[in-house]
Amino acid sequence: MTALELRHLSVTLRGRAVLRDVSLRVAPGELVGLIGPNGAGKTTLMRAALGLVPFEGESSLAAMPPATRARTAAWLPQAREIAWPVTVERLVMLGRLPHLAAGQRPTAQDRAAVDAALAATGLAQFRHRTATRLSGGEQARALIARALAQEAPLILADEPTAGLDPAHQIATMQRFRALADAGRAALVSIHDLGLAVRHCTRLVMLDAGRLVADGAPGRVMTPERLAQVFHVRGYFADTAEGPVFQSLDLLEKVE
Ligand SMILES: Nc1ncnc2c1ncn2[C@@H]1O[C@H](COP(=O)(O)OP(=O)(O)OP(=O)(O)O)[C@@H](O)[C@H]1O
Repeated sequence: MTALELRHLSVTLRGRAVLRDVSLRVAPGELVGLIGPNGAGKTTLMRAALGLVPFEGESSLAAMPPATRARTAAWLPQAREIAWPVTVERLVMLGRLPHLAAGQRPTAQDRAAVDAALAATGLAQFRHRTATRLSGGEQARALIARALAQEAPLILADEPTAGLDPAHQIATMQRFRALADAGRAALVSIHDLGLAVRHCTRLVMLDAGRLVADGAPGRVMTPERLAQVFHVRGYFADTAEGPVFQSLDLLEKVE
């Protein structure tokens, strides 16, 4: 079974090839970390997969009718700003829209999904607070809660841990991993390579729009790739608690 299949995906923006011939499959049970330096094409890959930017090639998700796609995949974009002064609870309930007919009131099941998402993101005590009055990290968690409330079989999240404190970074990755362990699938872009190595079941590395490695975290994250792609040196260890990685030094000046 496949949750997402991309075949020979290429994207050209303003005449520049920003994604080149990327093929990728995500299966139920996988938490796939999309890693790569700034500008590597991580956001573009996810946006193309969703059909939000024109692309060449095939995406199983973009090929779906919009209503089916909305029930199949939850999307957490990179921008975390909340523009509307609605309560946190209402914001998270927006994640249930794909399940509601036009004008239909939320059911007990919808409310239960919202409660679970608020609890999972540690926001239950803020449910009646206006979302624009949350801190930056709390707003980020409210948007994660909205994506979780959608209860889609696949979640695509662009840097879901950005701006979160360490406890909430870990909680977010553990939540995605729990979804995967329960048979759903997640594709998350992530800059924290330590978190990626520790929590993802698989890593996909992009560099300059190309897929350069795909596999188990320990196989993808090698000192050689770290040097070639990220221009850093790192510390790797296989511990009783699982793989550990920490970036240490720059290998050369990054422009
Ligand atoms: N609308 C656009 N027009 C032209 N170029 C764009 C556009 N959007 C993105 N790009 C370029 O495409 C490349 C890939 O961008 P993308 O946002 O996918 O990278 P990323 O890996 O997500 O980066 P980051 O880690 O910085 O978020 C970058 O070089 C970027 O400048």
